[in-house]
Amino acid sequence: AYRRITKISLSHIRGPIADASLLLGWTLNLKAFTGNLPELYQSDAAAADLKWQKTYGDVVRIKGILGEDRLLITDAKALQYIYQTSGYHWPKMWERRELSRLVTGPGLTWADGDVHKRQRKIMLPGFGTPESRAFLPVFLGTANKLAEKWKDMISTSGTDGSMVVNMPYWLSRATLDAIGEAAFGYRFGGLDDDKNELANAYTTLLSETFGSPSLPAIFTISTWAHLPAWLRHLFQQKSARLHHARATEKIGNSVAKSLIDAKANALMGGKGGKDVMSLLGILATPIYILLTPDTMLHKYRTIMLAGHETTANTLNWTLLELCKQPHIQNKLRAEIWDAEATLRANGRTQFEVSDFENMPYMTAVVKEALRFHPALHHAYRQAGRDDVLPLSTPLQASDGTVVTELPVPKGLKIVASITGYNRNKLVFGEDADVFNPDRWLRPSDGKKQTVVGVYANVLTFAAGVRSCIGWRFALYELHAFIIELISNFEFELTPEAEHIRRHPCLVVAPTIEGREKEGAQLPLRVRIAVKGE
Ligand code: HEM
Repeated sequence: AYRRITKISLSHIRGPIADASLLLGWTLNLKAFTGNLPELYQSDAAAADLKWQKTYGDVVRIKGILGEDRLLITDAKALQYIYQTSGYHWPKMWERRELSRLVTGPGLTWADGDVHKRQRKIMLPGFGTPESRAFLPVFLGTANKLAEKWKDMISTSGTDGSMVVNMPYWLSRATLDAIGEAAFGYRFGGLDDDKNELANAYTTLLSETFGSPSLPAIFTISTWAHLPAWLRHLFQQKSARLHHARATEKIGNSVAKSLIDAKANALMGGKGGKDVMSLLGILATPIYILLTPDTMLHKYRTIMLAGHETTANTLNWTLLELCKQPHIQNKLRAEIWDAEATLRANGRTQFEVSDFENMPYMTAVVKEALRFHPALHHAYRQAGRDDVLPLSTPLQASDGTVVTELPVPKGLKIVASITGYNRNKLVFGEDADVFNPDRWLRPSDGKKQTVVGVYANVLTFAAGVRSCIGWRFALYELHAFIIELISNFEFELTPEAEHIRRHPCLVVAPTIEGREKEGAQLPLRVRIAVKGE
């Protein structure tokens, strides 16, 4: 109570009103204890963010647990300060780290401070530009395998040269195979075997564990930082909602363990591969001896999950947008076919990263998909000290004053809205709410911008010391899949695809309205594209 009364106040910052009545008739109103969090977590991904941003501006005060103030931030300068300037002074929110620990173990996405610095330093050399470029053939190969699979399916059970395909099922398996080969030199076999245990476990992991949290779940997750560790672990072991996460942890650990053993043996025998883990050589150096076996397991599980669900969902949303606007799809296909013809004319068979320079429309589509549909819509941080946030746009406070920079108290929890920033009109223009790849082809207006994100100034891969280490990887993988899929197929909306929900479940997955329990669903009609010579 003393801390609450004496800390820097945010009461003048405007925001939505939360239901504050403690009782509903004779029953306790849980909503009053969870403030605006239900709307934030239960609506379509970022729907609340965009609504509040429109009404209150780029810094919005929302209510968290038991009336505590939090901020939802989409302001470029404030985000740049939090992500880049402050380094480790804005650590991840503890309760969200605990959630990522549940699905990947205490790996890089969980770690903070010095532990994070150490872990990241070990991993980074495997994810540089030359290393990532070298994996393009792996990504093209996996995408081609998926294309061949779909062609077989269409020829055996399609009608009229087409069939309806559930995108998330296949894209998740294909990106899992791609990350397996590139990061570990191992074929998971997700595309070959529909009974693949790991691929099947991942299929509904995120939607079952994180999708549509109930009010008691929101309350528990937001307060478990205050529980003693034994009670928290007991809850996590017993919770029915976490059953799938526990089962996947077992499968993930056993797959990761066999990969590590095989890799360590190969490296010790002088047979390193070209995958990230071989490049890092951790398993053949004294560092490995210093790391506990568990630390290696968590590194593997982090890459396995972070490296495939994100890319798969970005592809899901890209294909949906290309179906909604067929003229974009056709223009993209024409560019790809032209580039393929040039490749053949030069006596080559496979694209290299340098060829992408001659495919500006494809790069524009990738940038726009990353901007419009970030695979993660929120990031959660907490002020490690009393601080002052700089602002790009002055804020109109509720007492009529104008705020040009914002003092905030230590411990303040913030939601960095990745979607909100990516739709910020000051950064991306008045048409920021429209999916339009052409924006990336317009000449620059010469205005100096506050640069926040690591790529194209979108926040999709986060920024600063905690930015995505796999962003170059993801970029080349996205290009590879788009080339193979758009070159070989035409994609069309199905009646069910008209009712797709942006389902928040750690990542943003497509689900069909009212059928969220079935997990990620995006049925699109896939037709073999016929090239006119
Ligand atoms: C389109 C694809 C991807 C998107 C949108 C994406 C997005 C992100 C974001 C937003 C973060 C920061 C999360 C936070 O602050 O809580 C992150 C972190 C991370 N990503 Fe990615 N990612 C993608 C692909 C990948 C790939 C392919 C890999 C690995 C091969 C990867 C590995 C990681 C790791 C290990 C971290 C933790 C970094 C750290 O905390 O230092 N990601 N990613």
